Amino acid sequence: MEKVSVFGAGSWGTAIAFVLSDNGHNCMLWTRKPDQCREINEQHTNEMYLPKIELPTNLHAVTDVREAVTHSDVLIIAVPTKGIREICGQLNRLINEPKLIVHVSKGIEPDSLKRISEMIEDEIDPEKRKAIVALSGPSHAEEVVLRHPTTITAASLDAEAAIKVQDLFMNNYFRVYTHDDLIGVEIGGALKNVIALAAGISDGLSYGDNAKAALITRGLAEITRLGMKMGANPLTFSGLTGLGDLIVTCTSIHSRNYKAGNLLGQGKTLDEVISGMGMVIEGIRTTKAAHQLAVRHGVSMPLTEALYTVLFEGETPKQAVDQLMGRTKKQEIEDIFYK
Ligand SMILES: NC(=O)c1ccc[n+]([C@@H]2O[C@H](COP(=O)([O-])OP(=O)(O)OC[C@H]3O[C@@H](n4cnc5c(N)ncnc54)[C@H](O)[C@@H]3O)[C@@H](O)[C@H]2O)c1
Ligand SMILES: O=P(O)(O)OC[C@H](O)CO
Repeated sequence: MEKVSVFGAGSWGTAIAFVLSDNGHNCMLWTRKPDQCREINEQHTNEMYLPKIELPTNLHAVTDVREAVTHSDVLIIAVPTKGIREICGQLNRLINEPKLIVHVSKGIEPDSLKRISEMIEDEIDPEKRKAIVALSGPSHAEEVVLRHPTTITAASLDAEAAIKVQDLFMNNYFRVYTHDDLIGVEIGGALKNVIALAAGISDGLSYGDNAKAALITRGLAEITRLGMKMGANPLTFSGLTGLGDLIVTCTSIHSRNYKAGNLLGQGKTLDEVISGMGMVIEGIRTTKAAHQLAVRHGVSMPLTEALYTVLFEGETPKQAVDQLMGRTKKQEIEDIFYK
């Protein structure tokens, strides 16, 4: 059994720590909130993020980053993209010997246009990390903590590190595959949130199933197009971290991105949606980043562009849909691979 530390006790960090504790590992969960820390240790719950769930009693929470860093050789980062640099900066100051760094976050940083692993490389010195692994795939925390069957992918340029993470997490409800396409896995995980916002808007407008199937399929096409330009293997996007995560996020009642889109489709403003959610909606910032990436790489991403105009330029969802449907005619497959 291993010692593992998880940084971030929101929905996903808690669910990840839940799986590790179920597997018998000595898991320490770091949170910056003292009340939440006490609740996890004394009541074995995290009501704000995972209501009515009993957490394993061997899961121990702390608020001291140093304690969590020294506890373990495996550090798992589970904060939203916006907080990655801050927590990694803290880790970098406290790490004394090389650690395996795992991240479970799904986003791209606007302006720098860096993937999460690139942000980690910026913030944690090379001599302080053994390898970086991204754990990603169709996995809502709410279902993982019910021990419902879930499949996910551990991706790294270091094959041994990916296998190590696979071994840490695998059990009879959490099946982990390995992958070597870190770029494709991170791009798929981040950009599916953009399409999920659009799928939520579509349902909020009561457009129905044809429209949603179109969003998922053409969304995958534009994610693949961008991913290929960025050096990803196109096949990655047919896997768990591409199509798999796109399906779950565009169709699940648990998805915060889908829910946020749904409210926008019903006429709520972006500010109202953000303040009502209380949890991260990664797709909003990632839409900005994806718009910038499309420009940088000269890739056509009509759905991303349409969502960008709704979120940041005041266009109504209905106007954006009319604009999308009125574009010039084109071929389907050629469009994915050659333009
Ligand atoms: N919720 C899921 O089912 C799920 C599944 C897979 C991946 N993810 C990804 O995991 C990441 C985290 O999502 P989540 O669902 O846990 O979000 P959440 O909103 O439920 O919780 C985020 C947690 O991070 C903490 N936090 C925020 N900024 C921080 C900072 N700067 N320093 C330290 N802590 C900070 C918050 O206090 C909160 O406890 C996101 O990138 C998300 O896309 C989530
Ligand atoms: O709730 P969301 O929309 O942040 O999605 C959570 C996970 O990424 C689903 O795999």
